[in-house]
Amino acid sequence: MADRTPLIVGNWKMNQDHHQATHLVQKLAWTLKDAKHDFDSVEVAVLPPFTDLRSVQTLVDADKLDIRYGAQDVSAHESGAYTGEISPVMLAKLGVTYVAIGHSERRAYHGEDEAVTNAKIRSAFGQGIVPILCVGEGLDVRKAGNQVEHTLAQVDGALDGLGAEQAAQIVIAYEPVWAIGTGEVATPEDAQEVCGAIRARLAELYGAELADGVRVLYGGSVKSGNVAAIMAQPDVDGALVGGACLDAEEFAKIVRFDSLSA
Ligand SMILES: O=C[C@H](O)COP(=O)(O)O
Repeated sequence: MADRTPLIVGNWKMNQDHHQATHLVQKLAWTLKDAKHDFDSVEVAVLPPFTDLRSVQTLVDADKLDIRYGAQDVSAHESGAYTGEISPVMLAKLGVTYVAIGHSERRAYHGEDEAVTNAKIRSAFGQGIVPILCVGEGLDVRKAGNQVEHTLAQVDGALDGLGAEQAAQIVIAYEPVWAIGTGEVATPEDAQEVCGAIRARLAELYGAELADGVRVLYGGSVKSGNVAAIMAQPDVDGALVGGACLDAEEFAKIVRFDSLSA
């Protein structure tokens, strides 16, 4: 098995203004420093709102923090008459490492489908930004037992036509919609079932070696109390954390899942 560095990502969603952003990142950095966190063994990233990115960049650069940061969305276009959108070129200038694409809240409130996620993934890669593709089923699909087919169709559509060089770098986050912000967490076995299926599909599309190196995350009500059991699954390489990442101490505990019991 490839040596996949675990990745814990905090998606702030529409929370924290740029002053609060600086405090939250500072507190996270201090808490992890106090705990002597080894950033090479577990990578840490935050996804603040667009309006916070410059402040976060300034802090990370000035204090030479090992924390990475990214955006929650990106335009499929580089520039032009797209009112309200944010270009991947602008994000690259802000030093972002990652961008979430196709989060279930973008799919639900902005009608994003596979054509859109595919275009946005290409847009991000075009500027050297690593997409975190978010996929996952709603409750109806889960109740019907079609979670794997549904999620793999989202993966297929998003990756359509993507070359191996780019596929090798992508991060995929499996987030069952029924577990997001609900307190309803998928069991570790639920997470493994779909994360394993995603890796198997990547192997079909790009070969086993490439698939073995891609990080597949789980998201949906991850907390310090459940992260260790989820991370113990063989195909889960990290977590995309919503609510719990707004508390620096709780998020730092999640980052340090190795020190918690499963
Ligand atoms: O992007 C994060 C996910 O939507 C999970 O959010 P949550 O941890 O609040 O359930």
